[in-house]
Amino acid sequence: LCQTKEQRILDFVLKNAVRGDPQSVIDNIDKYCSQREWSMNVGNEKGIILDNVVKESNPSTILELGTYCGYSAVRICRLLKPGVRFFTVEFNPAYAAVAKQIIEFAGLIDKVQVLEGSTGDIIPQLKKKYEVDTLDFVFVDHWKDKYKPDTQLLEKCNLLRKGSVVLADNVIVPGAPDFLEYVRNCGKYDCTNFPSFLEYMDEKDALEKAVFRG
Ligand SMILES: Oc1cc(-c2ccc(F)cc2)cc2nccnc12
Ligand SMILES: [Mg+2]
Repeated sequence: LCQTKEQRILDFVLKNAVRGDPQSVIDNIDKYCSQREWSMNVGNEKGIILDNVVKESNPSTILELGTYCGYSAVRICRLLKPGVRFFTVEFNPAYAAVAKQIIEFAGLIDKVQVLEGSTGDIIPQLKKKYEVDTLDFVFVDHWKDKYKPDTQLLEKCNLLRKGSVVLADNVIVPGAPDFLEYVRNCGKYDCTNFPSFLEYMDEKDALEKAVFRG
């Protein structure tokens, strides 16, 4: 009955992972996507870099652009202290439905708000509708052509403060050259590149960390 790849991933997690155990959810998604069907989760190699950047930032308010199946939401939220708020934006309703079930199964749904819609519509609502002051951490992992405009929109909406961390996936594959040029040259960010590999493949990819100077 699982018609979509995302439903098959969910089914594999529900069958093989341990309810309430985020690490087992992460491990089983990685197992399925490396052995059966490739999918665009950040994966374990880049995931370890993501873990380390999250740990050193110790964020209280986090925004993710691009939920997909919820793999990175589970990855990030498993590291957070109680009481933090994690907002994740997903444009595709079928992806959002799978992500909610995976996040719930991992036992993390109380920390997470899955916001369905376009980032261009939702980012301007964060302050008033979702009572966000500023964001401590942003994980950018949606459509590469939206990386730069959405980063500029975060600035325009005064959602970034001195030290806010913007971490972007896929800056080599599929690549976000205009975003890289912007954050590295506009003078508002301190940037660090973290070379790694495309999820479940041997191809080179990288994460870019851009810390807002305020
Ligand atoms: O991590 C990712 C990988 C890819 C992707 C697709 C096809 C390839 F051939 C290579 C890489 C697309 C993505 N879109 C949105 C968010 N993350 C993505
Ligand atoms: Mg990605």
